[in-house]
Amino acid sequence: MAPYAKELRVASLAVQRATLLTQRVFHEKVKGTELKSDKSPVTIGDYGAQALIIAAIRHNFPDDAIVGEEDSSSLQDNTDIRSQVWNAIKSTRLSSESAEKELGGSIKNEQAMLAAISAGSSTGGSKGRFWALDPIDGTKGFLRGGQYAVCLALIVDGEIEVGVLGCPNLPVDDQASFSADISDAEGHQRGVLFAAVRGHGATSQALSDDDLKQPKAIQMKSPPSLADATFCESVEADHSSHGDQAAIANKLGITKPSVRMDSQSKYGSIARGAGDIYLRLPVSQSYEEKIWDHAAGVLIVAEAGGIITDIKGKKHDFTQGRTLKKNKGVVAAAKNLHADVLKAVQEVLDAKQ
Ligand SMILES: Nc1ncnc2c1ncn2[C@@H]1O[C@H](COP(=O)(O)OS(=O)(=O)O)[C@@H](OP(=O)(O)O)[C@H]1O
Ligand SMILES: [Mg+2]
Repeated sequence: MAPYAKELRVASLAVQRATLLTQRVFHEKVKGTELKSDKSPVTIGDYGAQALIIAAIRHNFPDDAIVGEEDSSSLQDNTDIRSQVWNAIKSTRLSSESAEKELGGSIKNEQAMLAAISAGSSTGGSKGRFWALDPIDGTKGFLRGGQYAVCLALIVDGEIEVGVLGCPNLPVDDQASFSADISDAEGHQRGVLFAAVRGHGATSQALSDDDLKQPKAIQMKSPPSLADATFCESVEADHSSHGDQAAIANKLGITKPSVRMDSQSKYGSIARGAGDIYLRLPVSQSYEEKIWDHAAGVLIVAEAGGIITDIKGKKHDFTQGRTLKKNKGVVAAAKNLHADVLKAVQEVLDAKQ
């Protein structure tokens, strides 16, 4: 049996089911947005997806720790939001009964739901197994009907071993043109699940596949030259520096406009060869990137043949707890481009000193 086969299967089905919940919440317009202490939004979709994924992990891997983005403290007193999360969970089931059974079935009651959400409080670290979970990455994208991702990775002794991304608003077709737009002028079927196991490549498949048994291998492309490359970046200007990124693109002779896309959908997109470079340059020196915002995507890009480092050229270090405190930013690119891109990043940042 391939390594981590059960982990990959459970993670893929759990992400598929959680993604379904987020789509239902979006379409039924019961997003129930609150603001967290850092003023970022959290919705019924975030809480529901976290509960469903953690319940599936705890059923299948009861000894594993979980580093999840959300906690249940604000749900303890807010009965309105709590019951809406519970309603969303109750009405979300995979159409395959056997897949539901593999995940351990639904959550039994509201108390079990709160307990599942709270179980994401692990501090991570350098030893043993833990899962890094972002139930909705790009919550702002989710709220505006754009790109977002349900993200789950297994980290063992500091190495990312399994990564899964559910991207409901990206086209299924790996060859579709690279865009964050979902207006569907090209009539694409949407909803893709990216996955990777370390040393065993990366795949994509339709999120709508009943039993998720049709993964196709994906590969980063190597454009003939930097002038032909396409790069992507965050939508939010306070998450990464659009100005520095534009200066780097200019230095590299990149002429195509950047593709701005919310969430780890950027990692999935470059891994399938839709774009060639992802730049995330820090805006603030004090912000520490969260491990759940990167773990799954970093593995998927690396397994698709890309190179991914921080802005100093260092590998991202997932042993440091809930954040990537030893790293700043992201420079991800096709193998033949990474060294030149990194050099330009350093020149632009040095010139600012
Ligand atoms: N200051 C700052 N700098 C860098 N990153 C930050 C910052 N603040 C928040 N975040 C995290 O960014 C996550 C969203 O990822 P993206 O920037 O790729 O998408 S977006 O365009 O902003 O939507 C977003 O993830 P979610 O909270 O899960 O949506 C945040 O964890
Ligand atoms: Mg999130």
